[in-house]
Amino acid sequence: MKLEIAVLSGDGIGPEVTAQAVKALEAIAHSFDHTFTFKDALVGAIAIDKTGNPLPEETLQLCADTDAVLFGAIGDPKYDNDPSAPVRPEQGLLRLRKELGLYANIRPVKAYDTLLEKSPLKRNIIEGTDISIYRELTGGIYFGKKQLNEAGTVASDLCEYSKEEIERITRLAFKAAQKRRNKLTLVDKANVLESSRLWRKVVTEISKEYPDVDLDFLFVDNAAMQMILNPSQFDVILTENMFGDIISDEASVIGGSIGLLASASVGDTCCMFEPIHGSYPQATGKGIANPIAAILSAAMLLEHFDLLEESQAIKNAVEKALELNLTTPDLNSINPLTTEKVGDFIYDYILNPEDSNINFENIHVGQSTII
Ligand SMILES: NC(=O)C1=CN([C@@H]2O[C@H](COP(=O)(O)OP(=O)(O)OC[C@H]3O[C@@H](n4cnc5c(N)ncnc54)[C@H](O)[C@@H]3O)[C@@H](O)[C@H]2O)C=CC1
Ligand SMILES: CC(C)CC(=O)C(=O)O
Ligand SMILES: [Mg+2]
Repeated sequence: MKLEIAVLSGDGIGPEVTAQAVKALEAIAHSFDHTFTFKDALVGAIAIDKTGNPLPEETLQLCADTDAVLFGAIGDPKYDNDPSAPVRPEQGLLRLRKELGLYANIRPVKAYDTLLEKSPLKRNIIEGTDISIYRELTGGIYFGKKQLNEAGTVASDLCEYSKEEIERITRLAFKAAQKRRNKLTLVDKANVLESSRLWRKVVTEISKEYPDVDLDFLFVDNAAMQMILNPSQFDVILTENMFGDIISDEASVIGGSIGLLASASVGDTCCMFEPIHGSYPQATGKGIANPIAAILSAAMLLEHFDLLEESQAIKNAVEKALELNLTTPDLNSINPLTTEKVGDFIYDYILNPEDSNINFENIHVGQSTII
């Protein structure tokens, strides 16, 4: 298969982790005889620095013209610490999602058997957890009208949803549940918010088309608690934009690190694949960022194009790295690997999964040896 992929590495650790995802895709192209072409473009703080615009028109055009977008992360403390900055890196990402019509963000959350001891949560609580979060991505409070009064003393952000916006992601979530364990949980705040009551109404209506799927509802505050107390109760979680943003970062604790959580953002015509984490600016250039979330986002890209064996090859390499403890300091404080070395191992393993001669000794950083 020929695929043209726009690569938007962005800021902070974005370029470091995205480079490892591109490497994994190159290994797949080589092993399975595909042609993947990568085209770099600017987004975020680096785009503001170079062009004054967090999403330059040529970046947007490239993303619209290519088959898929591989996204790193955006964000820089110089904007986070300046509430009056006239343009912000996050606007680039939000506009990109909106312009490409990426209304559904799918975030898998898994407790890997080999990492059960690494989560701060107890092994018996997280064991077997396998959740797919369907987060609405182009509506809600992040996109509603923003206001600040002239005195700068009163501010508001409107949370607005239309029936159509709810319907389209709801159908995707029900279809996903049918392919999984036939359970869908709508997370909302329908005891307080009018927008959440519309979600409940629309989702309940649509559930009649999927009688084989059990639907239940959870208020988001309770859902946040259940995610820690009993995460394996969840199959597919459907939720609006901000709640999905928050509970998925919370859910990343189950796997042991946010550096493991990938996502696919899809719409009717375009698709983008992005780790759920941000630009982790404190780690920039230090080689300590976990590249697995970015690499698994590349696996989701392949799955999107029905390249299932190829996607599985990436996942197998990731699982091997986790099994052998070939990971970054977030998961391995004793003898960690650098971001690049984790990427190298995964690259080598994809090319040669049977080869027991992969040179593990040279893989760890510092003095320590491997296994
Ligand atoms: N999709 C995106 O591009 C996102 C961008 N951001 C932006 O990123 C910047 C930093 O935001 P934060 O709230 O600090 O969130 P963050 O996700 O960048 O980092 C939070 C914490 O998660 C951990 N972490 C994140 N990525 C990791 C990785 N690959 N490996 C190991 N550990 C990792 C670190 O402990 C870090 O302190 C801000 O400017 C924010 O706006 C935040 C979230 C998403
Ligand atoms: C930086 C925000 C715009 C987005 C975010 O936190 C996310 O999509 O996870
Ligand atoms: Mg987030």
